[in-house]
Amino acid sequence: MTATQASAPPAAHTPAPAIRAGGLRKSYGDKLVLDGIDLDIAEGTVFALLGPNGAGKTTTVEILSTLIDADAGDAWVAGRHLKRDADGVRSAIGVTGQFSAVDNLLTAEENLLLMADLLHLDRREGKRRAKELLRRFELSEVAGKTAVTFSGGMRRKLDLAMTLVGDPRIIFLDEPTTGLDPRSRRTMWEIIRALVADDGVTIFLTTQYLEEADQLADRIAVLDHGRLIAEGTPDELKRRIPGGHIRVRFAGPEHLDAAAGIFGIATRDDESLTLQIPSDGSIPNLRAVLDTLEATAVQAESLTVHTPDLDNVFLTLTGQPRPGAGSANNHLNSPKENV
Ligand SMILES: Nc1ncnc2c1ncn2[C@@H]1O[C@H](COP(=O)(O)OP(=O)(O)OP(=O)(O)O)[C@@H](O)[C@H]1O
Repeated sequence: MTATQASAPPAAHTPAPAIRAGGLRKSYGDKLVLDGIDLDIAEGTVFALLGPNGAGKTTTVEILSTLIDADAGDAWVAGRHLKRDADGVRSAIGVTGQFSAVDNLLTAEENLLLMADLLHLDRREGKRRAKELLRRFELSEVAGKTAVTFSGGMRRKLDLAMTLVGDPRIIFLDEPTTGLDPRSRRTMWEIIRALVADDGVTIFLTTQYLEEADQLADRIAVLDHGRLIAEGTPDELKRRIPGGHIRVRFAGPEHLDAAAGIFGIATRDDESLTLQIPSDGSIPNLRAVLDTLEATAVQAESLTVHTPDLDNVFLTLTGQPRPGAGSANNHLNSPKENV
């Protein structure tokens, strides 16, 4: 093998991460806000940073989008080092923050054209892009109206459209649906999904809404007091929480009896002919239950898997006592757990 071949990057099957960070720390005065954050976010995925007010979500976005410096740690965004190539990072990202970039006195179209000017797009390309984005976000009809007349949902859409003028590969959305009514929130979710599906962009999303993370994210990290206390897919997170079960309905009482004898720890309901079997909801666990039923010729009519919702996950991980359970405060300072 020649030296050139040896030093060439390996024919990677896993794409380079869109965002990679290690040991990010940040304090304001003596207040420690981020206490060593590690991130590894694959390209073309949605990553949700989930946490309550003041957990450090915006601070993380501000660091990764080069708005503020971390006190310690390293990060690469779109393959560029955050400090050594801050301009390169900026050229690859778009940020929609909690405070809108929309100018109320300008029309929707003027806001987009202003953004195109700021990005030094040529006039014709700027106009083309503005028109396309207005159409995509269903704002064409109000293109000539000043933003001051817009509802919260329309303003949020315009804000995101402005972020997209520069065609970023990585988009930071800091609490994109806070304050929106349920319908506008769903519209925003559809837009976010389409961005990933159609454009292959990577989304870094912060949210306080468990449902939002569950709906949108490929992976979720839970941030609490400046530390990532858990990370995984929505299902992985849910599986970590006690309370998951499989519910099996049987063809008749004799089958329920037989199954209850086999699955000793299950809870039975004679009226509905069901058996509730504790389960983490994983495929191997499900397979084991089905194999047992088949081997013993017990006839099951239907089967449903019940995993706890993300609310349970969050409450458990952040140390709030669950009904009937002791305090989980020991989780608060535990290191990040990969699930
Ligand atoms: N410029 C600043 N100066 C001093 N303290 C700050 C500054 N910016 C943020 N903080 C503090 O850092 C902590 C984390 O703030 P941050 O905005 O990152 O949290 P968050 O998770 O985004 O919360 P929220 O949902 O309320 O925006 C808070 O206690 C906040 O008061």
